[in-house]
Amino acid sequence: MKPETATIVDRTAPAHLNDHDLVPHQIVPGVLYEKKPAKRPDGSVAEGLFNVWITLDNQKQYNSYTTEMVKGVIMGFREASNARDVVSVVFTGAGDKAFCTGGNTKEYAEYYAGNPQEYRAYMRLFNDMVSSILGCDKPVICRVNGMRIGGGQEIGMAADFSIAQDLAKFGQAGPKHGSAPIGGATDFLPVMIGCEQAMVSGSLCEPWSAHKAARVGIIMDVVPALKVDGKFVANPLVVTDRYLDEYGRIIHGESKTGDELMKGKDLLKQGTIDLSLLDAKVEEVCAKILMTFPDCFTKTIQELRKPKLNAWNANKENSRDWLGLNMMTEARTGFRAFNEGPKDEREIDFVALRQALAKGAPWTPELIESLIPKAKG
Ligand SMILES: CC(C)(COP(=O)(O)OP(=O)(O)OC[C@H]1O[C@@H](n2cnc3c(N)ncnc32)[C@H](O)[C@@H]1OP(=O)(O)O)[C@@H](O)C(=O)NCCC(=O)NCCSC(=O)C1=CCCCC1=O
Repeated sequence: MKPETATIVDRTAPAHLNDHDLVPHQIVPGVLYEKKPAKRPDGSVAEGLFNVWITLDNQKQYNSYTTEMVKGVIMGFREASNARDVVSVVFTGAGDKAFCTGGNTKEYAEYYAGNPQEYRAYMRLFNDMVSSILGCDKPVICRVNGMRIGGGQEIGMAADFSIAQDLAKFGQAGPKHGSAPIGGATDFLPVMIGCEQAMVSGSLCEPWSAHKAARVGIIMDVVPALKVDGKFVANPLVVTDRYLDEYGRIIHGESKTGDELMKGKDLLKQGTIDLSLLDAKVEEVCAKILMTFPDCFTKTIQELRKPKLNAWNANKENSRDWLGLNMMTEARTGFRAFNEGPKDEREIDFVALRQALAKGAPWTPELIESLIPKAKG
């Protein structure tokens, strides 16, 4: 700070600062809260200013969030939102496999399945988590360190900016596992990418590459993460060197096929993952934010959040109720199937379910058991 500014600050700043926090200064296991020095675009440290990193840390379960972790995320965003010395919030996951794959399917299957009133109470917390991101008084940058699936995609899309390493995948899982992606995806996707592509991404559960997510507008940027022989290479599983196929259809970011895909998989095996370019890009955006007027920046993002926020606020209470009741039927079946089924068979027999319902069969425990894949032998 310049000496004359420091003198003015000494004279005018209150001697005692009120604490506006409602929460204890503690984040739960599974959610890390870390203050890192804010840096100017030239890399020099801006004394006394910080960026907060909120990290989902449940790597064994792909950083899926348990009920306790949801509480931790809410508290983390609240704390960062209130902190006077915090410029930006970086929301990320531990490791390089997943940012987050949504709600914890083990907890869903073993605690919430068949327990709608409990899941409804959980959904109050989940809704508050999404709202805490959309209402954060600091800009939120999602550092997409790996796949962003299901509720992970929803809390990621609630952030203001997303930057991904290019091996990350993006998409929904609900309609395959017994849920509807109404924890934000059905609200955010249409305003972010238009109704048609929102329909594709939200309902068909086919993950998109990071390159495709950047192309359609779900994320702001993408950086390579795979290093082969000491050099960064683009995700070798998707097309990144051509925009159109011979018929003029866009193929950039689409999955390779055949021999090309096999070669890509071989290359992937040879390499190691290095997230240094991701971190550099995240720092670059944080530094750009640092070099703005704080209130004007905040007002700008608050206005730009409104299309997402308005859709979210219009639907979140109904969504919560529907998801609670759905824990009696499809979620009860689908999440148990994912949790209990053999590794290679974690989805129910969708045709058998549709056939049973076409005959008017009720949702009995026997029906549910019969639909869940069992280990053979
Ligand atoms: C497609 C996957 C994300 C990744 O598949 P793959 O790369 O094949 O890895 P896996 O072997 O499946 O996973 C590695 C281990 O992580 C465990 N895992 C992964 N995701 C979760 C999770 N969400 N909860 C708990 N554990 C998880 C997995 O079991 C493996 O461990 P193991 O010990 O078994 O080897 C695939 O993993 C996948 O589809 N995951 C589940 C995604 C999902 O259904 N998420 C919940 C969606 S619903 C949701 O999030 C909601 C949010 C709020 C509103 C309501 C709602 O439904």
